[in-house]
Amino acid sequence: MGYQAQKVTIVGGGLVGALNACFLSKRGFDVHIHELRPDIRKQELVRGRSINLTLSTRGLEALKAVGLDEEMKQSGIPLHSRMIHDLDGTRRPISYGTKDQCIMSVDRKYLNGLLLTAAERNPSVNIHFEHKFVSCDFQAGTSIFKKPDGSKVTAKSDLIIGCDGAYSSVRHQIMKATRMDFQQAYIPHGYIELRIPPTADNKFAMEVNYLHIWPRNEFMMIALPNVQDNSFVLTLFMPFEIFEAKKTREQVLEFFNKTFPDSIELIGREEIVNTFLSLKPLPLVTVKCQPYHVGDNCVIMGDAAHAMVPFYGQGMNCGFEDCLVFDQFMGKFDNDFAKVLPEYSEYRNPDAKAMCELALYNYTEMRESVNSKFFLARKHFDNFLHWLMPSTWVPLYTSVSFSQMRYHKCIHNRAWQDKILTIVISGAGIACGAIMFARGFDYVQPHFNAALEQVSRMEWVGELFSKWK
Ligand SMILES: Cc1cc2nc3c(=O)[nH]c(=O)nc-3n(C[C@H](O)[C@H](O)[C@H](O)COP(=O)(O)OP(=O)(O)OC[C@H]3O[C@@H](n4cnc5c(N)ncnc54)[C@H](O)[C@@H]3O)c2cc1C
Ligand SMILES: COc1ccc2c(c1)CN(c1nc(C(=O)N(C)c3cc(Cl)c(F)cc3C(=O)O)c(Cl)s1)C2
Repeated sequence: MGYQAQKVTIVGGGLVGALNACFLSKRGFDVHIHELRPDIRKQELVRGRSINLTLSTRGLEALKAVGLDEEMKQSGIPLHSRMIHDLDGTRRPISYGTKDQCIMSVDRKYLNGLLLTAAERNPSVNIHFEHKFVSCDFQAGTSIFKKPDGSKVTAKSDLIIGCDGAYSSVRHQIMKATRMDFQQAYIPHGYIELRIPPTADNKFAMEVNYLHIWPRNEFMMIALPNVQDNSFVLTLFMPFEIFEAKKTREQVLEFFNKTFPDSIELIGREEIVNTFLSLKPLPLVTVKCQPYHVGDNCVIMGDAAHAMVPFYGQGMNCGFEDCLVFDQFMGKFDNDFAKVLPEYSEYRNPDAKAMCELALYNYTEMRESVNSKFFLARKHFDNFLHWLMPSTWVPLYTSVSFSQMRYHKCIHNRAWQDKILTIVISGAGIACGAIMFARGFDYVQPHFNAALEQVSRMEWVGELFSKWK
Protein backbone atom coordinates (compact mmCIF):
# COMPACT_ATOMS: atom_id res chain seq x y z
CA MET A 1 0.00 0.00 0.00
CA GLY A 2 1.32 3.50 -0.89
CA TYR A 3 2.18 6.09 1.78
CA GLN A 4 -1.00 6.99 3.67
CA ALA A 5 -0.90 10.63 4.89
CA GLN A 6 -1.82 10.97 8.55
CA LYS A 7 -5.31 12.36 9.05
CA VAL A 8 -6.15 15.48 11.13
CA THR A 9 -9.68 16.45 12.23
CA ILE A 10 -10.08 20.19 12.91
CA VAL A 11 -13.25 21.02 14.85
CA GLY A 12 -14.33 24.58 13.99
CA GLY A 13 -13.75 26.44 10.72
CA GLY A 14 -13.49 29.88 12.32
CA LEU A 15 -10.40 32.07 12.07
CA VAL A 16 -8.02 29.77 13.97
CA GLY A 17 -9.35 26.47 12.59
CA ALA A 18 -9.07 27.72 9.02
CA LEU A 19 -5.51 29.01 9.54
CA ASN A 20 -4.52 25.75 11.24
CA ALA A 21 -5.73 23.86 8.15
CA CYS A 22 -3.33 25.95 6.02
CA PHE A 23 -0.38 25.04 8.30
CA LEU A 24 -1.23 21.33 8.53
CA SER A 25 -1.97 20.81 4.83
CA LYS A 26 1.38 22.49 4.11
CA ARG A 27 2.95 19.67 6.18
CA GLY A 28 1.26 17.07 3.99
CA PHE A 29 -1.53 15.98 6.34
CA ASP A 30 -4.96 14.90 5.15
CA VAL A 31 -7.03 17.65 6.83
CA HIS A 32 -10.78 17.58 7.53
CA ILE A 33 -12.43 20.73 8.94
CA HIS A 34 -15.86 20.12 10.51
CA GLU A 35 -17.70 23.44 10.98
CA LEU A 36 -20.99 23.87 12.82
CA ARG A 37 -22.28 26.75 10.69
CA PRO A 38 -23.04 26.94 6.96
CA ASP A 39 -20.28 28.21 4.65
CA ILE A 40 -19.61 31.77 5.90
CA ARG A 41 -18.67 32.78 2.33
CA LYS A 42 -22.31 32.30 1.31
CA GLN A 43 -23.82 34.03 4.35
CA GLU A 44 -24.97 37.61 4.80
CA LEU A 45 -23.99 39.37 8.03
CA VAL A 46 -22.83 36.96 10.76
CA ARG A 47 -24.17 38.20 14.14
CA GLY A 48 -22.71 37.18 17.45
CA ARG A 49 -19.12 38.27 17.05
CA SER A 50 -17.32 41.50 16.26
CA ILE A 51 -17.66 42.50 12.62
CA ASN A 52 -14.21 44.12 12.44
CA LEU A 53 -10.99 43.09 14.11
CA THR A 54 -7.49 44.49 14.41
CA LEU A 55 -4.66 42.38 13.07
CA SER A 56 -1.24 43.17 14.51
CA THR A 57 2.30 41.79 14.33
CA ARG A 58 1.70 38.37 15.87
CA GLY A 59 -1.22 37.59 13.59
CA LEU A 60 0.54 38.96 10.50
CA GLU A 61 3.65 36.84 11.18
CA ALA A 62 1.48 33.71 11.37
CA LEU A 63 -0.23 34.62 8.07
CA LYS A 64 3.20 35.28 6.55
CA ALA A 65 4.30 31.70 7.45
CA VAL A 66 1.59 30.37 5.10
CA GLY A 67 2.05 33.12 2.49
CA LEU A 68 -1.19 34.98 3.23
CA ASP A 69 0.05 38.26 4.75
CA GLU A 70 0.17 40.21 1.45
CA GLU A 71 -3.31 39.06 0.39
CA MET A 72 -4.61 40.09 3.82
CA LYS A 73 -2.89 43.49 3.70
CA GLN A 74 -4.68 44.21 0.39
CA SER A 75 -8.07 43.97 2.08
CA GLY A 76 -7.22 45.55 5.44
CA ILE A 77 -6.92 49.21 6.39
CA PRO A 78 -3.68 50.31 8.12
CA LEU A 79 -4.26 52.18 11.38
CA HIS A 80 -1.23 54.37 12.27
CA SER A 81 -2.78 56.15 15.25
CA ARG A 82 -5.60 56.29 17.71
CA MET A 83 -8.01 59.22 17.48
CA ILE A 84 -9.28 60.17 20.94
CA HIS A 85 -12.72 61.80 20.99
CA ASP A 86 -13.14 64.13 23.98
CA LEU A 87 -16.52 64.85 25.49
CA ASP A 88 -16.31 68.42 24.16
CA GLY A 89 -15.79 67.10 20.64
CA THR A 90 -12.02 67.69 20.55
CA ARG A 91 -10.22 64.93 18.66
CA ARG A 92 -6.59 64.14 19.34
CA PRO A 93 -4.34 61.69 17.43
CA ILE A 94 -1.77 59.55 19.22
CA SER A 95 0.62 57.67 17.00
CA TYR A 96 1.20 53.93 17.52
CA GLY A 97 4.88 54.41 16.83
CA THR A 98 7.08 54.61 13.77
CA LYS A 99 5.63 54.86 10.27
CA ASP A 100 5.86 51.12 9.72
CA GLN A 101 4.28 50.34 13.09
CA CYS A 102 0.61 50.06 12.30
CA ILE A 103 -2.22 47.63 12.98
CA MET A 104 -4.72 46.53 10.34
CA SER A 105 -8.48 46.83 10.52
CA VAL A 106 -9.88 43.69 8.87
CA ASP A 107 -13.37 42.42 8.17
CA ARG A 108 -13.92 39.17 10.13
CA LYS A 109 -16.15 37.52 7.52
CA TYR A 110 -13.74 38.40 4.70
CA LEU A 111 -10.70 37.12 6.65
CA ASN A 112 -12.46 33.88 7.59
CA GLY A 113 -13.51 33.36 3.95
CA LEU A 114 -9.98 34.11 2.70
CA LEU A 115 -8.52 31.53 5.11
CA LEU A 116 -11.07 28.84 4.16
CA THR A 117 -10.46 29.45 0.45
CA ALA A 118 -6.68 29.37 0.97
CA ALA A 119 -6.99 26.08 2.89
CA GLU A 120 -9.16 24.57 0.12
CA ARG A 121 -6.50 25.39 -2.48
CA ASN A 122 -4.70 22.35 -1.09
CA PRO A 123 -6.51 19.20 -2.38
CA SER A 124 -5.76 17.43 0.93
CA VAL A 125 -8.15 19.80 2.76
CA ASN A 126 -11.84 18.90 3.01
CA ILE A 127 -14.36 21.19 4.70
CA HIS A 128 -17.62 19.76 6.05
CA PHE A 129 -20.08 22.55 6.88
CA GLU A 130 -23.07 22.13 9.18
CA HIS A 131 -21.29 19.38 11.10
CA LYS A 132 -21.75 19.78 14.85
CA PHE A 133 -19.12 18.05 16.99
CA VAL A 134 -20.90 16.12 19.75
CA SER A 135 -18.29 13.75 21.25
CA CYS A 136 -15.07 11.87 20.62
CA ASP A 137 -13.36 8.67 21.72
CA PHE A 138 -9.68 9.39 22.42
CA GLN A 139 -8.73 5.71 22.57
CA ALA A 140 -10.26 4.99 19.17
CA GLY A 141 -9.31 8.43 17.73
CA THR A 142 -12.90 8.93 16.50
CA SER A 143 -15.06 12.10 16.56
CA ILE A 144 -18.84 12.11 16.13
CA PHE A 145 -20.63 14.92 14.27
CA LYS A 146 -24.34 15.61 13.97
CA LYS A 147 -25.81 16.93 10.71
CA PRO A 148 -28.89 19.22 10.40
CA ASP A 149 -31.08 16.20 9.51
CA GLY A 150 -30.07 14.57 12.81
CA SER A 151 -27.91 11.91 11.18
CA LYS A 152 -24.44 11.28 12.62
CA VAL A 153 -21.01 11.02 11.00
CA THR A 154 -17.99 9.37 12.62
CA ALA A 155 -14.53 10.60 11.61
CA LYS A 156 -11.42 8.59 12.50
CA SER A 157 -8.13 10.51 12.62
CA ASP A 158 -4.62 10.53 14.07
CA LEU A 159 -5.10 14.01 15.62
CA ILE A 160 -8.13 16.05 16.72
CA ILE A 161 -7.61 19.83 17.04
CA GLY A 162 -10.37 21.73 18.84
CA CYS A 163 -10.69 25.24 17.37
CA ASP A 164 -14.35 25.52 18.36
CA GLY A 165 -14.23 28.80 20.25
CA ALA A 166 -14.80 30.00 23.81
CA TYR A 167 -17.60 27.51 24.52
CA SER A 168 -15.60 24.61 23.07
CA SER A 169 -17.17 21.14 23.07
CA VAL A 170 -13.77 19.54 22.42
CA ARG A 171 -12.44 21.18 25.60
CA HIS A 172 -15.43 19.71 27.42
CA GLN A 173 -14.46 16.24 26.20
CA ILE A 174 -10.83 16.76 27.30
CA MET A 175 -12.06 17.85 30.76
CA LYS A 176 -13.80 14.48 31.14
CA ALA A 177 -10.74 12.53 30.04
CA THR A 178 -7.95 14.26 31.96
CA ARG A 179 -7.34 16.45 35.01
CA MET A 180 -7.81 19.78 33.28
CA ASP A 181 -7.86 22.94 35.42
CA PHE A 182 -10.52 25.29 34.02
CA GLN A 183 -11.56 28.88 34.83
CA GLN A 184 -14.27 30.97 33.23
CA ALA A 185 -15.20 34.53 34.19
CA TYR A 186 -17.62 37.05 32.67
CA ILE A 187 -17.14 40.81 33.12
CA PRO A 188 -20.13 43.06 33.99
CA HIS A 189 -19.76 44.85 30.64
CA GLY A 190 -21.44 43.79 27.43
CA TYR A 191 -21.17 45.22 23.94
CA ILE A 192 -23.26 46.13 20.96
CA GLU A 193 -22.13 47.12 17.51
CA LEU A 194 -23.30 50.22 15.63
CA ARG A 195 -22.40 51.48 12.18
CA ILE A 196 -21.32 54.82 10.71
CA PRO A 197 -22.34 54.65 7.04
CA PRO A 198 -20.28 56.26 4.28
CA THR A 199 -21.10 59.85 3.27
CA ALA A 200 -23.48 60.64 0.42
CA ASP A 201 -20.53 60.55 -2.01
CA ASN A 202 -19.49 57.16 -0.59
CA LYS A 203 -16.50 58.43 1.41
CA PHE A 204 -15.53 57.48 4.98
CA ALA A 205 -17.32 59.83 7.40
CA MET A 206 -14.25 60.15 9.72
CA GLU A 207 -10.48 60.01 9.34
CA VAL A 208 -9.76 56.51 7.96
CA ASN A 209 -6.37 55.34 9.21
CA TYR A 210 -7.25 55.66 12.89
CA LEU A 211 -8.63 53.51 15.68
CA HIS A 212 -11.26 55.96 16.99
CA ILE A 213 -11.81 55.83 20.74
CA TRP A 214 -14.34 57.53 23.00
CA PRO A 215 -12.90 56.71 26.47
CA ARG A 216 -15.50 57.59 29.16
CA ASN A 217 -14.26 55.66 32.22
CA GLU A 218 -17.33 53.46 32.88
CA PHE A 219 -18.13 53.26 29.17
CA MET A 220 -16.04 53.11 26.07
CA MET A 221 -16.72 53.11 22.37
CA ILE A 222 -14.29 52.33 19.60
CA ALA A 223 -14.65 52.56 15.81
CA LEU A 224 -12.77 50.64 13.13
CA PRO A 225 -12.96 51.45 9.39
CA ASN A 226 -14.34 48.75 7.09
CA VAL A 227 -12.91 48.68 3.59
CA GLN A 228 -15.78 46.52 2.31
CA ASP A 229 -18.19 49.48 2.25
CA ASN A 230 -16.33 52.64 3.45
CA SER A 231 -18.21 52.46 6.75
CA PHE A 232 -17.05 52.35 10.37
CA VAL A 233 -18.11 49.63 12.78
CA LEU A 234 -18.47 50.95 16.33
CA THR A 235 -18.28 48.72 19.38
CA LEU A 236 -19.89 50.20 22.49
CA PHE A 237 -18.84 48.64 25.81
CA MET A 238 -21.07 49.29 28.82
CA PRO A 239 -22.33 47.53 31.96
CA PHE A 240 -25.32 45.29 31.21
CA GLU A 241 -27.50 47.09 33.77
CA ILE A 242 -26.94 50.39 31.99
CA PHE A 243 -27.87 48.82 28.65
CA GLU A 244 -31.02 47.42 30.30
CA ALA A 245 -31.94 50.83 31.80
CA LYS A 246 -32.21 52.39 28.32
CA LYS A 247 -35.75 51.36 27.41
CA THR A 248 -37.08 54.29 25.37
CA ARG A 249 -35.99 56.37 22.40
CA GLU A 250 -35.64 59.43 24.65
CA GLN A 251 -33.45 57.60 27.17
CA VAL A 252 -31.15 56.28 24.41
CA LEU A 253 -30.77 59.66 22.70
CA GLU A 254 -30.29 61.48 26.02
CA PHE A 255 -27.51 59.02 26.89
CA PHE A 256 -25.73 59.57 23.56
CA ASN A 257 -26.18 63.33 23.85
CA LYS A 258 -24.49 63.25 27.25
CA THR A 259 -21.77 60.69 26.54
CA PHE A 260 -20.92 60.56 22.83
CA PRO A 261 -22.42 63.80 21.40
CA ASP A 262 -20.10 63.98 18.38
CA SER A 263 -21.12 60.50 17.20
CA ILE A 264 -24.88 61.19 16.87
CA GLU A 265 -24.82 62.91 13.48
CA LEU A 266 -22.30 60.35 12.20
CA ILE A 267 -24.30 57.27 13.17
CA GLY A 268 -27.79 58.79 12.75
CA ARG A 269 -30.52 58.93 15.40
CA GLU A 270 -32.65 56.15 13.86
CA GLU A 271 -29.68 53.75 13.64
CA ILE A 272 -28.78 54.48 17.28
CA VAL A 273 -32.32 53.98 18.58
CA ASN A 274 -33.15 50.95 16.43
CA THR A 275 -29.86 49.17 17.20
CA PHE A 276 -30.01 49.96 20.91
CA LEU A 277 -33.62 48.86 21.33
CA SER A 278 -33.50 45.80 19.05
CA LEU A 279 -30.17 44.14 19.93
CA LYS A 280 -29.24 42.43 23.18
CA PRO A 281 -25.73 43.29 24.38
CA LEU A 282 -23.34 40.37 24.01
CA PRO A 283 -21.20 39.01 26.85
CA LEU A 284 -17.42 39.11 27.24
CA VAL A 285 -15.77 36.11 28.85
CA THR A 286 -12.29 35.03 29.92
CA VAL A 287 -11.49 31.31 29.69
CA LYS A 288 -8.25 29.83 31.00
CA CYS A 289 -7.42 26.14 31.20
CA GLN A 290 -4.50 23.75 31.52
CA PRO A 291 -3.31 21.51 29.90
CA TYR A 292 -4.38 22.10 26.27
CA HIS A 293 -4.02 18.46 25.26
CA VAL A 294 -4.84 14.89 26.20
CA GLY A 295 -2.59 11.99 25.30
CA ASP A 296 -1.00 12.18 21.88
CA ASN A 297 -4.09 12.77 19.74
CA CYS A 298 -6.08 15.81 20.93
CA VAL A 299 -5.23 19.49 21.50
CA ILE A 300 -7.19 22.78 21.64
CA MET A 301 -6.18 26.19 20.26
CA GLY A 302 -7.56 29.70 19.88
CA ASP A 303 -10.52 30.80 22.02
CA ALA A 304 -11.20 27.13 22.86
CA ALA A 305 -7.98 27.22 24.89
CA HIS A 306 -7.88 30.90 25.99
CA ALA A 307 -10.79 33.24 25.43
CA MET A 308 -10.01 36.82 26.46
CA VAL A 309 -11.78 40.17 26.72
CA PRO A 310 -10.98 42.30 23.64
CA PHE A 311 -9.29 45.24 25.44
CA TYR A 312 -6.01 44.68 23.66
CA GLY A 313 -7.32 43.45 20.35
CA GLN A 314 -5.30 40.25 20.77
CA GLY A 315 -7.69 37.26 20.82
CA MET A 316 -7.39 36.37 17.16
CA ASN A 317 -3.70 37.44 17.06
CA CYS A 318 -3.04 35.10 19.99
CA GLY A 319 -4.92 32.25 18.30
CA PHE A 320 -3.00 32.81 15.05
CA GLU A 321 0.23 32.78 17.04
CA ASP A 322 -0.89 29.43 18.57
CA CYS A 323 -0.88 27.97 15.03
CA LEU A 324 2.62 29.35 14.35
CA VAL A 325 4.03 28.07 17.65
CA PHE A 326 2.40 24.66 17.17
CA ASP A 327 3.89 24.45 13.66
CA GLN A 328 7.34 25.29 15.06
CA PHE A 329 7.05 22.38 17.52
CA MET A 330 5.89 20.11 14.66
CA GLY A 331 9.07 21.08 12.82
CA LYS A 332 11.22 20.57 15.91
CA PHE A 333 9.83 17.08 16.66
CA ASP A 334 9.27 15.98 13.04
CA ASN A 335 5.45 15.78 13.37
CA ASP A 336 5.66 13.39 16.34
CA PHE A 337 2.36 14.21 18.16
CA ALA A 338 3.43 12.31 21.31
CA LYS A 339 6.20 14.88 21.74
CA VAL A 340 4.62 17.95 20.13
CA LEU A 341 1.39 18.03 22.16
CA PRO A 342 2.82 18.13 25.71
CA GLU A 343 5.67 20.43 24.69
CA TYR A 344 3.29 22.85 22.92
CA SER A 345 0.85 22.84 25.85
CA GLU A 346 3.57 23.48 28.44
CA TYR A 347 5.24 26.24 26.40
CA ARG A 348 2.10 28.07 25.26
CA ASN A 349 0.03 27.99 28.45
CA PRO A 350 1.87 30.72 30.45
CA ASP A 351 1.79 33.07 27.47
CA ALA A 352 -1.89 32.63 26.66
CA LYS A 353 -2.79 33.00 30.36
CA ALA A 354 -0.64 36.15 30.54
CA MET A 355 -2.51 37.67 27.58
CA CYS A 356 -5.88 36.86 29.16
CA GLU A 357 -4.70 38.69 32.30
CA LEU A 358 -3.23 41.62 30.39
CA ALA A 359 -6.51 42.12 28.52
CA LEU A 360 -8.43 42.06 31.80
CA TYR A 361 -5.86 44.46 33.36
CA ASN A 362 -6.39 46.87 30.50
CA TYR A 363 -10.18 46.58 30.85
CA THR A 364 -9.81 47.64 34.47
CA GLU A 365 -7.33 50.39 33.64
CA MET A 366 -9.46 51.73 30.79
CA ARG A 367 -12.56 51.62 32.96
CA GLU A 368 -11.21 53.11 36.16
CA SER A 369 -8.48 55.59 35.35
CA VAL A 370 -8.89 56.31 31.70
CA ASN A 371 -10.75 59.27 30.39
CA SER A 372 -9.30 61.24 27.56
CA LYS A 373 -6.79 63.22 29.59
CA PHE A 374 -5.23 60.28 31.42
CA PHE A 375 -5.36 58.12 28.29
CA LEU A 376 -3.62 60.84 26.29
CA ALA A 377 -1.09 61.61 29.01
CA ARG A 378 -0.11 57.97 29.48
CA LYS A 379 0.23 57.27 25.76
CA HIS A 380 2.26 60.40 25.05
CA PHE A 381 4.43 59.70 28.11
CA ASP A 382 4.99 56.13 26.86
CA ASN A 383 5.82 57.30 23.34
CA PHE A 384 8.21 59.97 24.65
CA LEU A 385 10.15 57.57 26.90
CA HIS A 386 10.24 54.98 24.09
CA TRP A 387 11.66 57.64 21.78
CA LEU A 388 14.24 58.58 24.45
CA MET A 389 15.22 54.99 25.40
CA PRO A 390 13.91 52.75 22.55
CA SER A 391 15.32 49.47 23.80
CA THR A 392 14.83 50.16 27.50
CA TRP A 393 11.36 51.68 27.69
CA VAL A 394 9.10 49.53 25.48
CA PRO A 395 5.48 50.59 26.14
CA LEU A 396 3.31 47.66 27.08
CA TYR A 397 1.07 48.09 24.04
CA THR A 398 4.17 48.11 21.80
CA SER A 399 5.47 44.82 23.20
CA VAL A 400 2.00 43.25 22.90
CA SER A 401 0.89 44.57 19.52
CA PHE A 402 4.13 45.37 17.68
CA SER A 403 6.47 42.57 18.71
CA GLN A 404 6.58 38.82 19.12
CA MET A 405 7.92 39.10 22.67
CA ARG A 406 6.43 36.18 24.62
CA TYR A 407 3.27 37.49 26.28
CA HIS A 408 4.41 36.50 29.78
CA LYS A 409 7.57 38.58 29.25
CA CYS A 410 5.37 41.57 28.34
CA ILE A 411 3.92 41.31 31.85
CA HIS A 412 7.39 41.48 33.45
CA ASN A 413 8.02 44.51 31.23
CA ARG A 414 4.81 46.17 32.51
CA ALA A 415 5.59 45.47 36.16
CA TRP A 416 8.80 47.48 36.26
CA GLN A 417 7.23 50.26 34.11
CA ASP A 418 4.38 50.62 36.58
CA LYS A 419 6.98 50.85 39.39
CA ILE A 420 8.78 53.69 37.54
CA LEU A 421 5.50 55.47 36.79
CA THR A 422 4.43 55.14 40.42
CA ILE A 423 7.70 56.76 41.54
CA VAL A 424 7.33 59.57 38.99
CA ILE A 425 3.66 60.21 39.83
CA SER A 426 4.13 59.96 43.62
CA GLY A 427 7.17 62.28 43.26
CA ALA A 428 4.91 64.79 41.52
CA GLY A 429 2.30 64.18 44.23
CA ILE A 430 4.82 64.91 47.01
CA ALA A 431 5.90 68.09 45.20
CA CYS A 432 2.25 69.17 44.87
CA GLY A 433 1.71 68.34 48.55
CA ALA A 434 4.71 70.46 49.58
CA ILE A 435 3.57 73.41 47.46
CA MET A 436 -0.01 72.95 48.73
CA PHE A 437 1.28 72.98 52.29
CA ALA A 438 3.25 76.13 51.58
CA ARG A 439 0.79 77.96 49.27
CA GLY A 440 -2.59 76.22 49.85
CA PHE A 441 -4.78 73.95 47.70
CA ASP A 442 -6.38 76.77 45.68
CA TYR A 443 -2.93 77.74 44.44
CA VAL A 444 -1.96 74.18 43.35
CA GLN A 445 -5.19 72.95 41.78
CA PRO A 446 -5.25 75.17 38.64
CA HIS A 447 -1.53 74.49 38.11
CA PHE A 448 -2.10 70.73 38.44
CA ASN A 449 -4.92 70.82 35.88
CA ALA A 450 -2.84 72.98 33.55
CA ALA A 451 0.07 70.53 33.85
CA LEU A 452 -2.23 67.57 33.12
CA GLU A 453 -3.67 69.50 30.18
CA GLN A 454 -0.17 70.12 28.85
CA VAL A 455 0.89 66.47 29.24
CA SER A 456 -2.31 65.35 27.54
CA ARG A 457 -1.62 67.81 24.71
CA MET A 458 1.86 66.46 24.11
CA GLU A 459 1.19 66.19 20.40
CA TRP A 460 4.46 68.03 19.88
CA VAL A 461 6.16 64.94 21.34
CA GLY A 462 4.15 62.73 19.07
CA GLU A 463 5.22 64.83 16.07
CA LEU A 464 8.85 64.94 17.21
CA PHE A 465 8.75 61.21 17.87
CA SER A 466 7.20 60.27 14.55
CA LYS A 467 9.54 62.57 12.59
CA TRP A 468 12.68 61.44 14.28
CA LYS A 469 12.07 57.66 14.37
C1 LIG B 1 -16.14 42.51 20.57
C2 LIG B 1 -14.91 41.74 20.21
C3 LIG B 1 -13.86 42.39 19.60
C4 LIG B 1 -12.71 41.69 19.24
N1 LIG B 1 -11.68 42.35 18.63
C5 LIG B 1 -10.55 41.67 18.31
C6 LIG B 1 -9.47 42.35 17.67
O1 LIG B 1 -9.56 43.54 17.38
N2 LIG B 1 -8.34 41.65 17.39
C7 LIG B 1 -8.22 40.31 17.72
O2 LIG B 1 -7.15 39.74 17.49
N3 LIG B 1 -9.24 39.62 18.33
C8 LIG B 1 -10.40 40.28 18.61
N4 LIG B 1 -11.44 39.60 19.19
C9 LIG B 1 -11.25 38.16 19.54
C10 LIG B 1 -11.52 37.25 18.33
O3 LIG B 1 -12.82 37.48 17.84
C11 LIG B 1 -11.38 35.79 18.77
O4 LIG B 1 -10.21 35.63 19.51
C12 LIG B 1 -11.31 34.86 17.54
O5 LIG B 1 -12.53 34.91 16.84
C13 LIG B 1 -11.02 33.43 18.01
O6 LIG B 1 -11.06 32.62 16.87
P1 LIG B 1 -11.37 31.05 17.04
O7 LIG B 1 -11.31 30.48 15.66
O8 LIG B 1 -10.52 30.49 18.12
O9 LIG B 1 -12.86 30.99 17.60
P2 LIG B 1 -14.19 31.46 16.87
O10 LIG B 1 -13.91 32.64 16.00
O11 LIG B 1 -15.24 31.55 17.93
O12 LIG B 1 -14.53 30.24 15.88
C14 LIG B 1 -14.98 28.99 16.42
C15 LIG B 1 -15.64 28.22 15.28
O13 LIG B 1 -16.00 26.93 15.77
C16 LIG B 1 -17.33 26.66 15.38
N5 LIG B 1 -17.91 25.74 16.38
C17 LIG B 1 -18.29 26.03 17.64
N6 LIG B 1 -18.78 24.92 18.24
C18 LIG B 1 -18.70 23.91 17.32
C19 LIG B 1 -19.05 22.53 17.31
N7 LIG B 1 -19.60 21.95 18.39
N8 LIG B 1 -18.82 21.80 16.19
C20 LIG B 1 -18.27 22.38 15.09
N9 LIG B 1 -17.91 23.68 15.01
C21 LIG B 1 -18.14 24.43 16.13
C22 LIG B 1 -18.02 28.02 15.35
O14 LIG B 1 -19.15 27.97 14.48
C23 LIG B 1 -16.90 28.91 14.79
O15 LIG B 1 -16.92 28.96 13.38
C24 LIG B 1 -12.61 40.29 19.53
C25 LIG B 1 -13.68 39.62 20.15
C26 LIG B 1 -14.82 40.34 20.48
C27 LIG B 1 -15.94 39.61 21.13
C1 LIG C 1 -13.41 45.29 17.50
O1 LIG C 1 -13.45 45.56 18.87
C2 LIG C 1 -12.30 45.95 19.49
C3 LIG C 1 -12.41 46.26 20.81
C4 LIG C 1 -11.29 46.68 21.52
C5 LIG C 1 -10.07 46.78 20.86
C6 LIG C 1 -9.96 46.48 19.55
C7 LIG C 1 -11.06 46.05 18.82
C8 LIG C 1 -8.56 46.67 19.10
N1 LIG C 1 -7.89 47.11 20.28
C9 LIG C 1 -6.58 47.45 20.38
N2 LIG C 1 -6.01 47.79 21.52
C10 LIG C 1 -4.70 48.10 21.38
C11 LIG C 1 -3.90 48.41 22.56
O2 LIG C 1 -2.77 47.97 22.65
N3 LIG C 1 -4.46 49.16 23.56
C12 LIG C 1 -3.74 49.34 24.81
C13 LIG C 1 -5.74 49.75 23.44
C14 LIG C 1 -6.78 49.20 24.13
C15 LIG C 1 -8.05 49.76 24.00
CL1 LIG C 1 -9.41 49.12 24.86
C16 LIG C 1 -8.26 50.84 23.18
F1 LIG C 1 -9.49 51.36 23.06
C17 LIG C 1 -7.19 51.39 22.45
C18 LIG C 1 -5.93 50.85 22.58
C19 LIG C 1 -4.80 51.44 21.79
O3 LIG C 1 -3.67 51.43 22.28
O4 LIG C 1 -5.12 51.94 20.67
C20 LIG C 1 -4.24 48.05 20.09
CL2 LIG C 1 -2.62 48.43 19.58
S1 LIG C 1 -5.50 47.54 19.07
C21 LIG C 1 -8.75 47.21 21.41
